Amino acid sequence: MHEYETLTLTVDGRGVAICTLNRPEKRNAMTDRMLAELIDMAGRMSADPDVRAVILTGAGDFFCAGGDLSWMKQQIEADRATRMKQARGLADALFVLNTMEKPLIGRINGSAFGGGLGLISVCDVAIAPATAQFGFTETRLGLIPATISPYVLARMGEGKARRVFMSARLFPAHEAVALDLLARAVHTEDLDAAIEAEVAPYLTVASGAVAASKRLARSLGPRIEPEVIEATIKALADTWESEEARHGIEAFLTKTPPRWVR
Ligand SMILES: C/C(=C\C(=O)SCCNC(=O)CCNC(=O)[C@H](O)C(C)(C)COP(=O)(O)OP(=O)(O)OC[C@H]1O[C@@H](n2cnc3c(N)ncnc32)[C@H](O)[C@@H]1OP(=O)(O)O)CC(=O)O
Repeated sequence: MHEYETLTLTVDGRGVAICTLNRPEKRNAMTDRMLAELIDMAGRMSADPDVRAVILTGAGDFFCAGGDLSWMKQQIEADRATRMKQARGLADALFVLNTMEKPLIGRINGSAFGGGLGLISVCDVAIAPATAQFGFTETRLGLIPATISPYVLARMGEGKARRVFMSARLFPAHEAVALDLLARAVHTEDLDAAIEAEVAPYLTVASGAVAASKRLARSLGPRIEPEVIEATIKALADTWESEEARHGIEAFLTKTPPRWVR
């Protein structure tokens, strides 16, 4: 299948694609390269008439540790135009994944933080092991959940989002189910069977109708309007300009605890 640097992509004889985030040594954190490759993958899979469903998963034990903090550190040093361009890369990847013409099934192989929960939120269904942990950890880093927020809010609503966004509290898989981030939490050994059960219906139903019903659900559900996305891009570029983000990211990368002034 297609060669990527940060992803692996295979398609089996049934038309089931498996896209794996493949930076396990960095807990599959998302770089600009990975975002561009996800956009390319989504375009290819949407356009391929032989593909009936796409499974999104991660290599190793962690699903995705969110935005790559070394990449974010570069944005802190960058000028405003670069920050906006890079923030847009993240927003674009989420938008393109959310609007894929194929079912996107999250085989959430482990924990997910920050932007990793954005990836989960653009899946049509996501299932994880009951032992996985989740958290919108941005405020620990002086950052905010920005580009991911429209997709997360569409799932859990404002009230629940405020609580988990602001506190950065880690929560277990069963709470992620209650928040509508996950459809189910299963024993690790049952994960592949649960994913297979989600894939099976797509092998027989009409692909055009699947794509149309996904478009309809999106258009009738909470609106992901261009101005909302623009606001999230500006918010991420703004947060990269903050002293808190500079300090929080530096503390993470140098493996020291952050010392918040207030
Ligand atoms: C999308 C938006 C915002 C964000 O996503 S902000 C980022 C949110 N993510 C986090 O807060 C996760 C930070 N990472 C951790 O807390 C831990 O690393 C972990 C994921 C819990 C894993 O812990 P573990 O003990 O298993 O492993 P290490 O800590 O030793 O990590 C291994 C290796 O991976 C590197 N790494 C982990 N996460 C990241 C990351 N997000 N970015 C870059 N690198 C990461 C870590 O540095 C280690 O690397 P070494 O070279 O081996 O030191 C904004 C929006 O919404 O718009």
